[in-house]
Amino acid sequence: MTTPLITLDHIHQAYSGRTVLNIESLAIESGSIIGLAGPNGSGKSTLLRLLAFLDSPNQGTLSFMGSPTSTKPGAVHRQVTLLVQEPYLLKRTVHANIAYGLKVRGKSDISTKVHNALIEVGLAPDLFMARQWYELSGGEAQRVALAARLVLKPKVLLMDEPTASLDTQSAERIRKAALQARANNGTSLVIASHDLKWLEEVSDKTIHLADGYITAIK
Ligand SMILES: Nc1ncnc2c1ncn2[C@@H]1O[C@H](COP(=O)(O)OP(=O)(O)OP(=O)(O)O)[C@@H](O)[C@H]1O
Repeated sequence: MTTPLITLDHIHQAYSGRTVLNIESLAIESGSIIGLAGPNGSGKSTLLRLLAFLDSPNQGTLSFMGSPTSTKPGAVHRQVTLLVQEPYLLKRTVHANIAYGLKVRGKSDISTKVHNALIEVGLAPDLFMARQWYELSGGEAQRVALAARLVLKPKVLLMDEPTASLDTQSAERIRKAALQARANNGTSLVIASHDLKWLEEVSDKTIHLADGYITAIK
């Protein structure tokens, strides 16, 4: 049996003594697309922050590729990226935003990669490449932020409400981009969403959370 990409063992998160996440055991397989569903405050974002290494577990063990995340160097952290609900863009053009991570990593063919990443998220490169960050709608800005992450081909892409400000057609584009990232780069995805229909269409499995507990995996 292969080692799961991520395992959670007796994870307990609390804020000011109040339990917000309590997961006895969970394994996320490499190359899977996992949905996170649940009402407001059920712990979806808390779980994503743990998976993104932004928070450490108060109790329990979170393991990445077989060893506890507490022992992982920065290089491992960089394989995991989180797209938050209201992503931050650099106060520069769309091109500069998507090119940034590629430049930091010393990649070549940057313009071609930026062009392809825009197509992947359904934004016409000719129209959007040179736009400034303030010339974008909320949904467009979110897709630029997604393109900036997809272009880096992360091992794990975590997304918090990626379709919240998108119309049906754009949400469908995001679904295709997620599937394409897995097919082309082996990216594993964990996606939190209130749009259960969309979530079930994109995910292999959907984890249902309520008050910090897993109530169902379907
Ligand atoms: N920094 C914090 N300090 C105190 N409580 C927090 C903090 N962050 C989250 N919480 C609480 O933890 C619980 C879980 O929040 P979380 O953001 O994980 O829920 P969620 O399922 O993502 O909700 P939503 O669907 O509204 O985004 C909530 O009760 C929230 O109030």
